[in-house]
Amino acid sequence: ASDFQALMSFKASSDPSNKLLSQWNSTSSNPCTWHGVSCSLHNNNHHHRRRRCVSGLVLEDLNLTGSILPLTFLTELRILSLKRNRFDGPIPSLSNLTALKLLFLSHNKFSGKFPATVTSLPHLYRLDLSYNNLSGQIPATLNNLTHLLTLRINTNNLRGRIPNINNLSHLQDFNVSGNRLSGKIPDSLSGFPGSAFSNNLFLCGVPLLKCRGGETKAIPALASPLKPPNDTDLHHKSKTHVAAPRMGVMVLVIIVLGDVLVLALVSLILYCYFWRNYSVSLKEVKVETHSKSKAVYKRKVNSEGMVFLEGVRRFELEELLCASAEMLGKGVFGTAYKAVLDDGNVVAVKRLKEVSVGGKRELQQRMEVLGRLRHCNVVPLRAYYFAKDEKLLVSDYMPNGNRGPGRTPLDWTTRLKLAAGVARGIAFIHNSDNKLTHGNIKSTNVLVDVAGKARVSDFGLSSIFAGPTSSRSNGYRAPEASSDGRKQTQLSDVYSFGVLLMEILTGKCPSFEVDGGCATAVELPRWVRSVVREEWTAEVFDLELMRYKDIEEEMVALLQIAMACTATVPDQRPRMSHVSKMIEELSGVHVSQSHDALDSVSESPSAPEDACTGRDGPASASQ
Ligand SMILES: Nc1ncnc2c1ncn2[C@@H]1O[C@H](COP(=O)(O)OP(=O)(O)OP(=O)(O)O)[C@@H](O)[C@H]1O
Repeated sequence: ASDFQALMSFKASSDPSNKLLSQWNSTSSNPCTWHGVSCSLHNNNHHHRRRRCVSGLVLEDLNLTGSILPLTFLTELRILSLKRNRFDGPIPSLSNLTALKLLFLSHNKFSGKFPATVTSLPHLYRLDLSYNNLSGQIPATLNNLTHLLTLRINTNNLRGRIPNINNLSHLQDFNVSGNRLSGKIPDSLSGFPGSAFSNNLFLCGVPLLKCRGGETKAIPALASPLKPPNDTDLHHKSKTHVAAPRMGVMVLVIIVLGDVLVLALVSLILYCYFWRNYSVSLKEVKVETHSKSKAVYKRKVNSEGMVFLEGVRRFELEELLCASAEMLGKGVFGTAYKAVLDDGNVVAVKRLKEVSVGGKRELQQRMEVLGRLRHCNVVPLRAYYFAKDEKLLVSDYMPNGNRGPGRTPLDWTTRLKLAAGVARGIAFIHNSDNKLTHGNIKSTNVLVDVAGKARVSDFGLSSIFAGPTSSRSNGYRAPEASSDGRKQTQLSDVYSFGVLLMEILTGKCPSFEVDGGCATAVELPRWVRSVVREEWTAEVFDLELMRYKDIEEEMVALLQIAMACTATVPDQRPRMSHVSKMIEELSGVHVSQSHDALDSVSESPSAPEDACTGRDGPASASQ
């Protein structure tokens, strides 16, 4: 009832004319069906009962006005997106919203100080306050938000120094441009591109221009009082005070203007030089990057051909090619890179090897089918580029890579959760409109997203691109499937998934030498069968798992599922939706659909891709 009241009073203040949220009305007391509202079940400790609470509120582009104060009573809120409205005034204290994970308040008219209360929200991983009128300083307590992936506070009126944000190891998307910030950019943020810092009063240091002696203290009035001076600061201060002569503002301005002129001249020369090469319709771009183990790749590209599968142009091809790239690994179809775009977003780019792709029209249709697959256990494919000499696939980058099954020692609950996630992802692919086949299920194609959820990647490619399967894939291949990967079926996927389950249970490679190596020798399903036949079932399991108590029943149940999946005769294998249901029924694995949907990470919380609901979701998969 209190959620209902909070929403009604929010409506009264933000839509006084009752035109924008007219569907929200007091006669329907179930707000969960209202536009923009989503709910999930929560334990009510006092009454030992579960109740439905508002957990998501997505009201974008609606011209809503006023204050958002009533929303601070929605204590179970996990997603709040009010992008592109006309809310104004200070952002109220959000410290009650302790479950909040995604907060998008960009493109409004919020004013007042940076809302320091957001820094006490322990689960926050996306924070976007850009394009408002916030003033004051950026609080150093941002360091509390250790899960933060996105921090966009660009185009506001923030002043002072950027605090030393060195605790946010997951930060991928960062932007403070278009403010009135000054001083040295902290080293921990120097890996972000210059555009993340541009248009400020006076910022210096990597990736912008070098700070000159004493420059970091050049505007003492703007230095952050939140950062206590430490020993090194004091030391530095006294040194600069003695050594550097006091610089007048004029001198400073002349130096900056001089730098800008030289930079402009160099840029002009470089621009002319590169433009000459670029004007040929096919161009070669050589990208060299400055950090770590970055890849140097040379490409021939036609700047027109990038196809964005959602119809939204997220970046330019040039930007992708010029992004700093790091090689992730080589697979059957090509090499995968991690690329960091100018706006800080990170994508995975797969550069396909020489592959035969058939007719253009057919290829487009097939890629579009793959691009439509959106599920919280599937890595979304975002774009592709196919020219004669270069073929690229762009998908979301999974920051936890394939730490999944068969890689690092994982505890039992994690293994079971990953298995359940993979099963759901494959069942979703199988039940999709086109009844697709994954065709390449193996542990390197199980990636773990930032929320720790398993996502399957590389789906549907083997039926499009001809090519031999690698020896690494052999151990997963069903006996009836051909070696070029063309004759994959949903039931051969089930077999491969069974091998993956065995990998999870035994900690062994799908084909291994008896002494424990990974060369082709004994096939995992055959070995498991022989051990079980000899009634040594317990010997099968990974020794790592032996330290967990009371899990034997679950392990045996999962082993039985794995054995059913790897039946030699395809028709004897269960369908993937059934497999998924069986795994979820193993105790403790079941994760409610709504929880899943809200837990996942998405650029925009309104994007449907992470919803685990829908016709092809686990609900139907369990039929
Ligand atoms: N979207 C992604 N996010 C993060 N890491 C990825 C992503 N896609 C691939 N990788 C990493 O790159 C490595 C190479 O991937 P790739 O898919 O090219 O080869 P593979 O999975 O070993 O073989 P195959 O080509 O048969 O799928 C993988 O081991 C994986 O860790």
